[in-house]
Amino acid sequence: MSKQRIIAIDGPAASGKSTVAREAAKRLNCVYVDSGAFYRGVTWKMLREGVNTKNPLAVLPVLLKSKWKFEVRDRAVFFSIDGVEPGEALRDKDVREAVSDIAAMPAVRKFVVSNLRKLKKLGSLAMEGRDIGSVVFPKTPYKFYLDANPEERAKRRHAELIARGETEKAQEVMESLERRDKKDSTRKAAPLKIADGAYVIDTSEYDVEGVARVLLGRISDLEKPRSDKMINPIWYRIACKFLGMGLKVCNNIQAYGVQNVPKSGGVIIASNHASYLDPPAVGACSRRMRMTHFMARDTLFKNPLMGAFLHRVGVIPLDRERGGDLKAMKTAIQLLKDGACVALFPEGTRSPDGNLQPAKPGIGFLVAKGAAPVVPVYVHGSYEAWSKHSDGFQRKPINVIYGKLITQEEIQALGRGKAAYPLIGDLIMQRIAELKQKFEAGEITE
Ligand SMILES: Nc1ncnc2c1ncn2[C@@H]1O[C@H](COP(=O)(O)OP(=O)(O)O)[C@@H](O)[C@H]1O
Ligand SMILES: Nc1ccn([C@H]2C[C@H](O)[C@@H](COP(=O)(O)OP(=O)(O)O)O2)c(=O)n1
Repeated sequence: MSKQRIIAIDGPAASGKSTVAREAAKRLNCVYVDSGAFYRGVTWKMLREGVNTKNPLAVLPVLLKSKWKFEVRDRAVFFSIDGVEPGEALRDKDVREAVSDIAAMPAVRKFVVSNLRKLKKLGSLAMEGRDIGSVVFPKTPYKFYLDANPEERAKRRHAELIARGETEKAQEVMESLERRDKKDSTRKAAPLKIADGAYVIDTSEYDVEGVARVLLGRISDLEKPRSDKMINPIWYRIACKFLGMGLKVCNNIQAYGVQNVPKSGGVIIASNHASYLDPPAVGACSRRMRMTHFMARDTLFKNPLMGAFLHRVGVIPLDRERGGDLKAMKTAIQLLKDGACVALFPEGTRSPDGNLQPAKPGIGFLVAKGAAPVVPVYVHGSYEAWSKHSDGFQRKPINVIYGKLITQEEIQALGRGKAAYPLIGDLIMQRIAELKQKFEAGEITE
């Protein structure tokens, strides 16, 4: 039997979730689950029973009394409630308008999430909704977030309604989508968001086949042997132990908040840079959580012994002369997509005076294309210990402070394409500056 896959597909209304989830189910032999249908099912039942769909106290008793039965037909899950299968009525206008209120009720969510999780016993699933990657199956590696611009989504939904014989105007459909998007993403209970580690696909750019190709390609990439095998774990462990011990003895190195580095999934560690000591300091401190690929200028690889060592510990050579080395960028992006951890120094080079420098433009590109969250890191004291201008190494204390994850959602909120790249770099440097300020004010103690 092939291994069980749980494919989690989230996104706003009419972004193409059902279409691509059905396609994935067909091609990968999974059971398709429309989790929105469950919330619609609850709504349909309440409307049938004449329950006020805005009042959780009225909804809950009726929901708990209802008997749900599930069955798989044509590789999709269907349900009946108290012996009646709602079928097409789930997509009626009254259900459509009331479902966001129902889906915002924590007790309803608890009921639906528990039923969705039970479907795991059916084998591989392609499940779509709003919180599948963030709440229902947060541990699955196959997380996707589909999006499309609001005009495109409204156009698609409008065409769908017209085909069903409804008469809503395009403008009404747009307004209804906007209303629901707002409710779904601002509600307290499991709001729509990009789950950490989710792969974002803008479906406005593709036709259905194109979206399916991107999604299946990503699944196949995830199943390739992990390229963080580029790191030799024995060498990596020895290097971290050795360098970590040296930094402890000479610089009394301390790490704060290292648990902010997620243990799995593609992630970027972005640190300030003032000294040659920064990579070993960050590498040795992060080791508790996971192995990390650093990027370093390719001239360091010229010495054959040094080159062999850097290759073994997974360092990516970077040609700094060619401002924005595309090959190194591509390697780092692939590593991130394969679920590895990549550390980089957004300022590009060591700070000349110990102060934070602006981020280089390539950083935003890498973060946007790698589609991974970022852990901002502030290394304090490395400038004093060994800077560009100091007379060699000094036994000064070094502290490495890991900040809270900058999520893909925050990054996406800065916009798309080239215009967003400098904003992404600025956001990262701003978070590092906040860590610096907090550390210097004595506010970081653990
Ligand atoms: N990539 C795409 N390009 C054009 N139309 C699409 C695409 N994906 C889906 N559609 C159409 O858009 C409508 C909404 O898609 P659907 O999969 O139901 O979205 P969701 O499940 O996210 O609400 C459907 O009519 C579908 O055929
Ligand atoms: N996992 C889910 C799935 C849907 N919902 C909410 C979001 C919507 O308001 C309703 C209906 O979702 P559905 O996916 O059927 O709606 P669309 O087909 O995208 O228009 O349920 C949710 O809160 N969590």
